Amino acid sequence: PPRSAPPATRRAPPPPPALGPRAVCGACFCAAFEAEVLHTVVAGRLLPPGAVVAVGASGGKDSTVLAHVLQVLAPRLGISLRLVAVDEGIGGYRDAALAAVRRQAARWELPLTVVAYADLFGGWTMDAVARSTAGSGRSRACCTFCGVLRRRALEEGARLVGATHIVTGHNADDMAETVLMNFLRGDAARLARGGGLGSPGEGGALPRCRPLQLASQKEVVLYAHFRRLDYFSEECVYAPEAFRGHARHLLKLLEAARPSAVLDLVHSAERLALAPAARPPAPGACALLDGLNRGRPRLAIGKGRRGLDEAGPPRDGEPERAPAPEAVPAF
Ligand SMILES: Nc1ncnc2c1ncn2[C@@H]1O[C@H](COP(=O)(O)OP(=O)(O)OP(=O)(O)O)[C@@H](O)[C@H]1O
Repeated sequence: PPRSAPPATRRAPPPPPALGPRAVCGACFCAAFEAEVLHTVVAGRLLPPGAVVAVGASGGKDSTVLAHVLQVLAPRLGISLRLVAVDEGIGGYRDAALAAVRRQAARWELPLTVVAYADLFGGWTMDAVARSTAGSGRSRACCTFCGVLRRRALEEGARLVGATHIVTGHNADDMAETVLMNFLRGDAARLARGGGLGSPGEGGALPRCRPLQLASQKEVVLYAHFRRLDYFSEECVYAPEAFRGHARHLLKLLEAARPSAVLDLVHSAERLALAPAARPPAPGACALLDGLNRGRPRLAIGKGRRGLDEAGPPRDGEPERAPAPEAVPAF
């Protein structure tokens, strides 16, 4: 005879509810968040006392939170802050974001400097780059160009204001997406450079760090919410084209299966190290601008494509050349 189901009391008990984070009020959450950032900065020796720190201010939530937290911590760290915003020349996006940065600077009484691609890069704006890389409309390559040029622009802006260090608002989710993207593209150069909380300033560049790199996106949003921070929350008009969107989607799936996936990826990148000789150079701003000025913008990006150097792109029949070594500090 079929065996009857065991009585309910004999069934294996359901697994205990996962031990979630301790519930805390908004004030305690913010205090804990600030303490964690302080710990990241002090333990990592990211910003020494006396540092003049240029905060890359995009108007978005991460850099808004970063600037605010660093302002709270500045007396304890013994640092002073300058906001540096880059105007990439993206119609319908950057002007509104810059307006948010201006409001922040006024509210927090922090000096703000705005540097523009058009002034730094011979008239090139991101909209012009997008037209050039795609022929018409928007292009997937846009974000690659923008990332390299922005890094250069931030360096220029930071030097302009006499900064000794640069900080950006990248959070743990941003970093995990970047690690995934670099793996998926087999981009050993960026994988090798991407780990750690920042770079000490190779090749004469200013030291850079990401004090929010161990904070999740959710924590950043919560902090902004509890501190009632005013930030610009729209996505860049070129973002829907970017490969990053796929990495973000994949990361969400991974996180659903393994909640620690984001921080695991961040820590994986920290532990990754390639021998210096195995590091292919990443394209720098000069190589990208050279490609744009020659009307061959895609040459300087991408693995396996023909690189640019002083002698110009390879001609038919010539062997493939690696991209030119960076003429600017490592990005
Ligand atoms: N236009 C800009 N000017 C100055 N710094 C910038 C600019 N865009 C980005 N950054 C810096 O790089 C970090 C990461 O860039 P990302 O593209 O994720 O910025 P975002 O999404 O526009 O804004 P945020 O990251 O501040 O929420 C920012 O947190 C900021 O510190």
